[in-house]
Amino acid sequence: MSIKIGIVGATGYTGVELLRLLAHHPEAEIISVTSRNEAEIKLSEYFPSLRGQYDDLVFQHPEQACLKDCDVVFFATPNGIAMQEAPPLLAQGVKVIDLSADYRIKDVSLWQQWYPFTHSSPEWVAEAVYGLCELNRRTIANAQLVANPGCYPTCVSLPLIPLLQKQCLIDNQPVIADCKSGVSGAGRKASSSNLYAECSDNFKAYGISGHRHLPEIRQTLNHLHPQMGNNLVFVPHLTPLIRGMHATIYVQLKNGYNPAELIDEYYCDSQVVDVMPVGSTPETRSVRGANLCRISVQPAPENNTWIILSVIDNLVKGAAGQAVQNMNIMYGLDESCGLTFVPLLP
Ligand SMILES: NC(=O)C1=CN([C@@H]2O[C@H](COP(=O)(O)OP(=O)(O)OC[C@H]3O[C@@H](n4cnc5c(N)ncnc54)[C@H](OP(=O)(O)O)[C@@H]3O)[C@@H](O)[C@H]2O)C=CC1
Ligand SMILES: CC(=O)N[C@@H](CCC(=O)OP(=O)(O)O)C(=O)O
Repeated sequence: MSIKIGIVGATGYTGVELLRLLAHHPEAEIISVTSRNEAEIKLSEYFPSLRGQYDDLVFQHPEQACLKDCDVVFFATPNGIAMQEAPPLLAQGVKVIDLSADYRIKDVSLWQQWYPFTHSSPEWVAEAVYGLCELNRRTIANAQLVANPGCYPTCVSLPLIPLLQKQCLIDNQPVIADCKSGVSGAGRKASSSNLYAECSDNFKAYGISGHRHLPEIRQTLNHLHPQMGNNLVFVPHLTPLIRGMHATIYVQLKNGYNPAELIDEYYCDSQVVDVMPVGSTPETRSVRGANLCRISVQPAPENNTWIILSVIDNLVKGAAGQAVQNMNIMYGLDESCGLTFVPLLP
């Protein structure tokens, strides 16, 4: 099988990460990559890291790109683009995996409260499958449009799925997700808050009064255990890392439940989610460059409060890696096909 692939927004961080991951994917053939600013430039000239991989590929302006000839198109674009550009492709039978947030939230009016747009293709929101692979792989397999989850929602939701499915969290008690992201999470576009002098040697919380990933995480949690998402307290922080995301999650469990056992049981066959021994401390560098989420549960619950740690690489399991995992599921391939990279150390 050769899957003809297009990437819209291939000069951005998640776009170039898709190119890195797909370079040695046995079934992938990239036929179109777009950029408005770098149109007509050779890919391997723009990204020396890709010299020798895609030497004949040239960035095309999105308006000139032959995206309708693709089997699947990845949108690695800012929010608000796929909702306009994906529907004509979908109408021609092309599959779409959208890395942005355009199709993630089923309640369009809620989405419009958090994103500064009027949704231009709400009919496709209803069709889209939320691409959290470990939760929705059966529906992803038959999807034409996959809404690839956000990075924080992936890091926070994965350890909580087994607990919510068992309905073992105590009602009306907060679920606290204290999260940290590397700077590449903000994308490659120029912005003064992402300057080296602003981000390095610095650490800060942001989006405390409400981050747009809050309704996305709540949607997943509420779907599994009604109302539980509404108990979520989510505070993101920016850390002076390039890649990496860390969530420290505090949950209150009903008596008799052990989260370590439940999480271990749910992910025992997973190649992507690694449940580490109780008490270990997963590090962001242990997943750097790899399509992995490592989770551990801390012992010694206080008043039924347990601490769960979860780490991902925001650009891989938090974006491009999960997008390729979704493509693999959509094409009936092994989920980890082309994704078995060992993390980079140091
Ligand atoms: N960075 C991360 O860790 C994560 C990102 N995401 C999401 O993935 C998407 C991409 O993020 P990221 O790669 O970081 O973003 P970047 O800012 O790094 O890249 C954006 C890309 O989109 C292109 N682009 C911008 N505007 C348009 C437009 N109007 N039409 C077509 N192409 C456009 C840009 O190229 P050009 O301007 O030349 O066209 C560029 O290639 C975003 O929606 C983001 O929220 C999701 C999870 C994690
Ligand atoms: C560090 C940093 O700025 N991170 C980004 C994560 C954005 C992202 O990837 O989310 P969407 O795909 O939902 O836009 C932020 O907090 O906005």
